[in-house]
Amino acid sequence: MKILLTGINGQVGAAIQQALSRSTLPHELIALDRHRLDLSESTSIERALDAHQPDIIINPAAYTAVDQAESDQDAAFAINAIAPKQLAEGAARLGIPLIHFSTDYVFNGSKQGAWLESDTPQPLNVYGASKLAGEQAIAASGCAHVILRTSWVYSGGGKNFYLTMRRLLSQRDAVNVVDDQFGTPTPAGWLAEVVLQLLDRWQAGQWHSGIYHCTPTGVTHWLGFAEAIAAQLASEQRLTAKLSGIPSSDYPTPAQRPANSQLCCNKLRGTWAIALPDWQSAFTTYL
Ligand SMILES: NC(=O)C1=CN([C@@H]2O[C@H](COP(=O)(O)OP(=O)(O)OC[C@H]3O[C@@H](n4cnc5c(N)ncnc54)[C@H](OP(=O)(O)O)[C@@H]3O)[C@@H](O)[C@H]2O)C=CC1
Ligand SMILES: Cc1cn([C@H]2C[C@H](O)[C@@H](COP(=O)(O)OP(=O)(O)O[C@H]3O[C@@H](C)C(=O)[C@@H](O)[C@H]3O)O2)c(=O)[nH]c1=O
Repeated sequence: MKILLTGINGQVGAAIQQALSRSTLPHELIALDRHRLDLSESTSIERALDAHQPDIIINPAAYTAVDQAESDQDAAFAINAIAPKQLAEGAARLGIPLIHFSTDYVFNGSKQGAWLESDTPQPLNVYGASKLAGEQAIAASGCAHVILRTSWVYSGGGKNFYLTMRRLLSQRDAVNVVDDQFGTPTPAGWLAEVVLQLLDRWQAGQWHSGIYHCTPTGVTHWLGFAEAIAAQLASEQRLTAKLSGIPSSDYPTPAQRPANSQLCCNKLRGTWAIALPDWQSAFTTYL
């Protein structure tokens, strides 16, 4: 199986590459960073697909700077909407599947309880709107696809809330974090294991196209996630800061974020028999 993987220097791309290198799955990996495949360049995708003739595409590359996207709409849509459309149309042409990633930020956060795949998205920010446009283009392309909608991704590398908090909580006296935005932290390493299970099923001739919510179980707020990170730092005797909860109104950002973005992942569990860890045990397992 020849796998074309984008975004290999990102959190999820790097985790997938690492998981593949440890797996027994027979495969050839075409691992492409931005220099080998620039997704913002309109002709590069078709050229790459024709040159490599993959059997499956995995696309974790994305424009993920949520606040910056508010003033950089064209770039966000080029990478999160137009590039996935071209990848999906290429996949349809070659008759191969596409595994893609999307976000909890497609929802407006107003629901009481966890969001279902059948709920109507209504993004509050440009990043969410660009990711939703990507989802819709993939579905319209007619290619076999799995879109994993996930949330609050973290890992030991790259740019993420986990590493930002580790830095702030070990350098400052006080750190304030919002306690009125709820969701589920998701380790990139676990997402990579989910992808490996999908590859395994595809090789066994099983495939079920669609959108799947994909996070560990449970829900917390950003403060709750920061508390878990603070506890980890305390166990390393590196915690310097007092951590306090604040309302979002006290932490103004260019992009509005959903108040509740917990995703119900029963469809993923039921369709693919994929086990979901709870977010706290995933936090200790994957870091
Ligand atoms: N991070 C999160 O909290 C969440 C992420 N997601 C989704 O999961 C997926 C993976 O996210 P994550 O790994 O965290 O993202 P990262 O920001 O860690 O990585 C994104 C990758 O995309 C690459 N990229 C950006 N622009 C281009 C371009 N023009 N051409 C080629 N590559 C490009 C980046 O390259 P370079 O390294 O050169 O900048 C980087 O390697 C994305 O689809 C994201 O929307 C969903 C929910 C939460
Ligand atoms: C650094 C910091 C952030 N915050 C708040 C701001 C924001 O509401 C929340 C999260 O901040 P961040 O900007 O790190 O996270 P953000 O970029 O919003 O993370 C999102 O990224 C994209 C890619 C996704 O798809 C989402 O699932 C989600 O993970 O925490 C504080 O309250 N205090 C702080 O010191």
